[in-house]
Amino acid sequence: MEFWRIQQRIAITGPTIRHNTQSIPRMIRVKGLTKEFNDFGGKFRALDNVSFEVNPGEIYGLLGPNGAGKTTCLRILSTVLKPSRGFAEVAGINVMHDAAAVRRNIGFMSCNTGIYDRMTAREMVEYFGRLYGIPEDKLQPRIEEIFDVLQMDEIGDRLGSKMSTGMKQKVSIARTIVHDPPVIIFDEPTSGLDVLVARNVLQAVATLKEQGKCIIFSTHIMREVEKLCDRIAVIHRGRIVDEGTLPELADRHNQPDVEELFFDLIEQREAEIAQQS
Ligand SMILES: Nc1ncnc2c1ncn2[C@@H]1O[C@H](COP(=O)(O)OP(=O)(O)OP(=O)(O)O)[C@@H](O)[C@H]1O
Repeated sequence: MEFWRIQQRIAITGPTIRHNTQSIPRMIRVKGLTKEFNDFGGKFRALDNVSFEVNPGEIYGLLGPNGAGKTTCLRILSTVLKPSRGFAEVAGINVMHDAAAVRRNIGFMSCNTGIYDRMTAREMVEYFGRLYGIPEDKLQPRIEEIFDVLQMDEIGDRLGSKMSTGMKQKVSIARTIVHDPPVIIFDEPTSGLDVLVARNVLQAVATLKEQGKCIIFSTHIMREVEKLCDRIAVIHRGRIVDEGTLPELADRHNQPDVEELFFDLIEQREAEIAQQS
């Protein structure tokens, strides 16, 4: 199916989010977010005073090396972890006040698809739809549409144990968006995928943006950021070193090469830590 058709078809039931972002509040607001883990009797700060905002219809890239704090931040946003300090809001709901409401407004996908071997693709998406409390009369049309858009009709009856990695990724995306959340988080979704499967995932992410979804895309792959993200935050050792559009960052740091820019910012953070110790 051509990309344009996917874009047309993925808007499904439920309220359509329009592109007039002026009338819509920020979908994600994070301010001073800090997370400390207990570590061998001491404290390890995985996230340090992180702040950013993301609009509807925008892909915000969290770019950072292993251990930077990306997943920690995304886990707090999806209410799996509680912050030590700071504030995070999803679709106008404070993550500390109403976790259930936040979860209704968020879809979370990582590279670990966690597909059940003994369920078919359709059963898995239905199962998640029911967990989200989608009424039966809305669930079936919603699934039909998602399966059509993601070209999953042929794998509807296939068991998880008999799916290829690409098929599992499609089911994982379908499951993530079944409740039509306005906010979608992709945590390194292409990790370990071949280029063709990765491309399909990136296309699905771009499609969701076109539908006005507010998307956070965490990765350490620079090409993905270049291709997909409207704005990025470079994060290292728990801190956002800088954020903006790629041209803004390139300009500010006088470095047009994205890879070199990334290394420069990482070094900047390392130097900051060295000064503190
Ligand atoms: N439950 C925990 N207890 C102690 N330390 C933790 C815990 N979870 C994460 N960390 C540490 O916090 C830091 C940030 O981890 P996080 O998983 O957020 O990084 P990341 O940027 O997602 O990295 P990756 O790209 O490798 O997934 C790491 O040093 C990690 O070891």
